[in-house]
Amino acid sequence: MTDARHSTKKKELYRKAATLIEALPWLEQYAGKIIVVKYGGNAMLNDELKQAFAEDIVFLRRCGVLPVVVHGGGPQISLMLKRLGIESEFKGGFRVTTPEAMDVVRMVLVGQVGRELVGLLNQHGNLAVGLSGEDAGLFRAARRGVMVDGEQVDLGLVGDVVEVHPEAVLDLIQAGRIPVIATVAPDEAGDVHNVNADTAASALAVALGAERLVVLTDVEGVYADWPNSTEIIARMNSAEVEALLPTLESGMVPKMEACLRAVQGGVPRATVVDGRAPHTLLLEVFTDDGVGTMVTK
Ligand SMILES: Nc1ncnc2c1ncn2[C@@H]1O[C@H](COP(=O)(O)OP(=O)(O)O)[C@@H](O)[C@H]1O
Ligand SMILES: CC(=O)N[C@@H](CCC(=O)OP(=O)(O)O)C(=O)O
Repeated sequence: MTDARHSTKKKELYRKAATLIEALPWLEQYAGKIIVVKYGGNAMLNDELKQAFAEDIVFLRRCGVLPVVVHGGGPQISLMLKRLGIESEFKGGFRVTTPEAMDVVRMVLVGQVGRELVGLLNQHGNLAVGLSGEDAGLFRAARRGVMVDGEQVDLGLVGDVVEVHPEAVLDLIQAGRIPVIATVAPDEAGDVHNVNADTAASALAVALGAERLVVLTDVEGVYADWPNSTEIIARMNSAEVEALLPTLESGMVPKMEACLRAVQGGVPRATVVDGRAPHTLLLEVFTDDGVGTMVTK
């Protein structure tokens, strides 16, 4: 090997070691702590990304962190509704959900997306167990509407989370497992509702006393002036989120509402990061320079 190549190789090895060492304080901080990771359907773009996500989650667990996965599946639901010829529309970032659409939402989230993620995670040591908001009474939903242009809009069978009974999730965590949660949930009468996955992840993070909520999506973070500019807001406090909320559109509405509720409920940090690049989750958790938008109280 020439001297120049030897020196380049040495530098590369040093860089790798430096990255590992940079993780040390974060490993110490998060060992034994719960991190709720919301995996959005828009960040499940291809097999490579889904595989990298599974590796990151199992890596966290093997490092002694306690990850809990709450998954979405909006695009996957839309595709199935289209295939079945069922119309669906979004209002204020939420899917208007008829009883017919609700059957499809439940089938896709629980039976398709959840199963696929559990399968991918279990290629690395059989730690993952899937649940939905219906299992062991995890979530109780209550029908919600949404304000659009100052008017209250009915969304059909769309729920907000009004109660969380996290015992089954805690049992799994205690047993060393990785809970993977689909966000459909019954109301008091037992009628199953469609709960936005950001909303559910936030409620669960609060109930579990999580150290962090990390939301993986298909943008780099919250854009200050979306869609006119791609300048990300790196940090926000809850007052700033409250002020921004009425100006937000589409999927960012439930996402920022979820981050706000999480920090108001005692979760120290809620972060929105770009899930379109592999291993963003590990970089976010284990390096000094966070990525995306971080919300604190
Ligand atoms: N201010 C904003 N900053 C970033 N994205 C925004 C903003 N306002 C609206 N959006 C939209 O929100 C989307 C993310 O929400 P969503 O599509 O529900 O993703 P996910 O499936 O990950 O939950 C972005 O792709 C973008 O189109
Ligand atoms: C009420 C509502 O809108 N529910 C969402 C549930 C899935 C979800 O939240 O998926 P993402 O995280 O991929 O957006 C829906 O039907 O699309």
